[in-house]
Amino acid sequence: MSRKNDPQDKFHAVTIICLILGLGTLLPWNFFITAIPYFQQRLCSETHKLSGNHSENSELSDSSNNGTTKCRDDFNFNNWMTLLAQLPLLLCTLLNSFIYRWIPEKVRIAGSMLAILSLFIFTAILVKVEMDAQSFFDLTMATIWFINAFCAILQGSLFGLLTLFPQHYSSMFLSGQGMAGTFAALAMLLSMSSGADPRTTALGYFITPCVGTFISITCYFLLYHVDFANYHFSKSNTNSSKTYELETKTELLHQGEENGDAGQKKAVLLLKEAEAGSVGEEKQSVSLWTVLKKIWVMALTIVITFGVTLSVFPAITAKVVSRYDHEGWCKFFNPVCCFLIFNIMDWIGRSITSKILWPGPDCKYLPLLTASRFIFVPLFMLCNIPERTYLSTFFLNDVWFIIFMIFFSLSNGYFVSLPMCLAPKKVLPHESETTGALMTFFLALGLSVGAGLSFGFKALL
Ligand SMILES: Nc1nc2c(ncn2[C@@H]2O[C@H](CO)[C@@H](O)[C@H]2O)c(=O)[nH]1
Repeated sequence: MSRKNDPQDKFHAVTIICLILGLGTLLPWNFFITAIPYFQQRLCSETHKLSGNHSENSELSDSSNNGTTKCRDDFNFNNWMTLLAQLPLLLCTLLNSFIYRWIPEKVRIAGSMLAILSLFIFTAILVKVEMDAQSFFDLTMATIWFINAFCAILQGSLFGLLTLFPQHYSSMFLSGQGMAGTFAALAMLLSMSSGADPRTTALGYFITPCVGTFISITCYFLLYHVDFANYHFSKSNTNSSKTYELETKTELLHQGEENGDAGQKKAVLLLKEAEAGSVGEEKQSVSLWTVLKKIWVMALTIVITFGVTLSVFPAITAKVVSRYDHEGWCKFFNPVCCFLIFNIMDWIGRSITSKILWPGPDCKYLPLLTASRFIFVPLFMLCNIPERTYLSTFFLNDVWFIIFMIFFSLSNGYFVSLPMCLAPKKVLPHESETTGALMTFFLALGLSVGAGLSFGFKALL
């Protein structure tokens, strides 16, 4: 709650920094998934070269074969990439919840960003290095593993840091995460339409996230020079003092006033709980179990949402091709209809939560509501995927894929952001940092569950 004498967020500097930091955390994942055609073509052409059958075909997309590779996907690239990106995210999010006590936040955040920058530079250099397909696959997978591991530490640490600011700033961070994919898709489209040779195009594409990560590092250090941010950091350092207690209690009462009768009852209960918890303690201890009991509906919602999304995106959706033979449309079909649409609608979905938070924090049916998104799994599996064994194509027309993608991504963005915004509303102020950490863990769990499921759905195709 802001008071008259609190410093203001001048020129929305902290808002913009949160947006850019959010963008920075998801650049690795988005730049790698959007470049799936480049990796697949490269694995394909390196295999051809080894068998003496090389043709200099386009690597960011191959228009001569309807935008997809004619080589069989022996490496199962999409699925491995999804899994090896999300598994370290889960493991390192867990790791971060232990190491945050011993490694200072500045070291974790700046260190991870520098490591991400170095790995992006390495990926850009790799574009120009010739090697056999197996070595290229191994090196790419190792890069994906490490870049996402650092990304997890970065994300966990930033979510923790943002809980010290009002909720609006967490929404901005989530919006920034949503923007990262759009940024990657636009970078891909720009480099593809530059007309340069395929290797130079890929190089230009991978240099973009290097610049993006560099800007994020600069923004992070700038945060410590903004009065508004420093005020909130210092407030958290004195949160065991009387000032904090008073402020907390006043805030609870205001919550009660704003929410009417039921809100007041809740505020009184919360007040009692806060008082009981603070007696004789320097810093209030927080029980994971107590917090989990309060936020389990939100946690389950985020696991289901990401579980469904990652089970088909991008492993299956990146395989859908246009039914038409028009060269230009085929080349741009997947980057536009899969990645650009997903990311724009995902971002819109996330941003809606800054205006509407429906259904509210007390709705128990939120997990069921988001589980209904499972319908998108068979719908995408029945779209125009040339490489399939068991199923046949039912939704041949490109329009079907576009319609499914719009609703799939809009609902993903909304049901990701909604529980992340509602969870802190269900706990006491001193429990919000633990809530942030727990929700980040469940977010990563959902992503890993989805990545695991994608192998099953791919096998069913
Ligand atoms: N918050 C968050 N979302 C992610 C991460 N990796 C993938 N996603 C989301 O997964 C979906 C598919 O890319 C998008 O909504 C992404 O924002 C991550 O590390 N953190």
